Amino acid sequence: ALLMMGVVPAASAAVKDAAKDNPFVAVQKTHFTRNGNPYYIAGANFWYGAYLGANDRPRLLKELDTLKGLGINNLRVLAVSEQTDMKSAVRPATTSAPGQYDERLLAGMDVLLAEMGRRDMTAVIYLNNFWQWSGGMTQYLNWFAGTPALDPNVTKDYDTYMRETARFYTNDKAQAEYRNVIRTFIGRTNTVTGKPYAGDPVIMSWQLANEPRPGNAGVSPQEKAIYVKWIADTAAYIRGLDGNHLVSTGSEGLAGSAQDAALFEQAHASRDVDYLTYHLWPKNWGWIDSKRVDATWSGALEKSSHYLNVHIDYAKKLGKPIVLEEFGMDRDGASFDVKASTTVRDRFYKVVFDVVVGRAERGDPVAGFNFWAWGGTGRAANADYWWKEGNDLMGDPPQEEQGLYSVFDTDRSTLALIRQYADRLHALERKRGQK
Ligand SMILES: O=C1NC[C@H](CO)[C@@H](O)[C@@H]1O
Repeated sequence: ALLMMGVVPAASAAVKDAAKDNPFVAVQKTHFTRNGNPYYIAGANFWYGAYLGANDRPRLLKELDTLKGLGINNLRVLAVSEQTDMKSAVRPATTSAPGQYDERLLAGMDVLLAEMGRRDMTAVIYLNNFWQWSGGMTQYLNWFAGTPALDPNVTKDYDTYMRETARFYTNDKAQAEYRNVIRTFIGRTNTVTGKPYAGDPVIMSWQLANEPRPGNAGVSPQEKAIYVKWIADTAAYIRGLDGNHLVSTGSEGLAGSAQDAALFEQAHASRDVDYLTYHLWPKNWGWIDSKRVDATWSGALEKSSHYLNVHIDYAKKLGKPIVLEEFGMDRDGASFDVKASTTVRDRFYKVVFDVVVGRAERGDPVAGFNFWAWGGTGRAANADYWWKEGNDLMGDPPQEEQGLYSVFDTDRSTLALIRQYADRLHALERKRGQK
């Protein structure tokens, strides 16, 4: 079918590197390898890791040790943020203006990577953001197209936001600055370890952006083609800078592809996109009502199970691994309070883990998970649970209530589930490694 669509799933360029002595995560058919052995991702989202590296090293070490203790071996982190007027964006930002990068915040990533290396962890680093909470593509357009950076949390108009943000892909000046950032970041030498980023096996994958979308639900065939081309061109550009590391898109799957399976497959068929990614958000997508769980759970379960499985089938068709690199559920009763129970979240995490780990154990191309997101010792500072500059950073970026999806160090039942399934993936790694 893919061939008829003119989509020829080329083997990943990194597949050659699955040799015994290759310390970098590589792709061998539909699985990851590292040092020539099978490698699975038991991961967390930790978008603010470099911020802690720059501003709160003692907390960073504590969070990394707790995560290591849970069996977490991979962290998905934000590379850089862009200074913006949008209210619900993190401050301070790495990039204050085009070409002006804050060396102190960049050095935060050096500390994060050095400390992750000490704990045998690998990093997925996203180089941009489709959403407003780190400035992202919208801020690039404010710089280069002069369009106002409108925070969808303020306008409440996500449709317009998504349609306008996708203009990033065809704005040549924005693309030039984006490539400046890519080149600067990938070309960096770690000031802690002395290692060039492009030669550091702690990094697993360069990711084009967090949740890049082709536009809104009404996206045209032309805009879809622009999106596919942007992915292929940017992935090729990154490959040209760095032949050691994997490249990924940061896609949510169908939800981030206008529900168009052909688009999702075309976007991931590029030879320079080494594996597929997808995200699962029942609450964000209106599949569950946290205040009416009894009435909405079975529908959410059915849709989630289908979403979890169908994307693994797309990966099978493309012959590439896939990682479920985001999933989450709020606390009981839609509470943001760290003291609120997490019965529904735990039930949802178990559903996700049973599919992802179960299908990995059956040899399917799912390479692991990253839950969204690690809150650790972070705590909300304000009665309204909104973030203000100087407050603790946690799993929920500033555009969401602080406590919405974060998994905190005191969420014992959730931590036990994460530990249990991380252990199962590591056991699978050892078992496959012995063949
Ligand atoms: O990448 C993302 N996906 C979903 C998260 C929770 O809503 C959100 O915070 C983030 O922008």
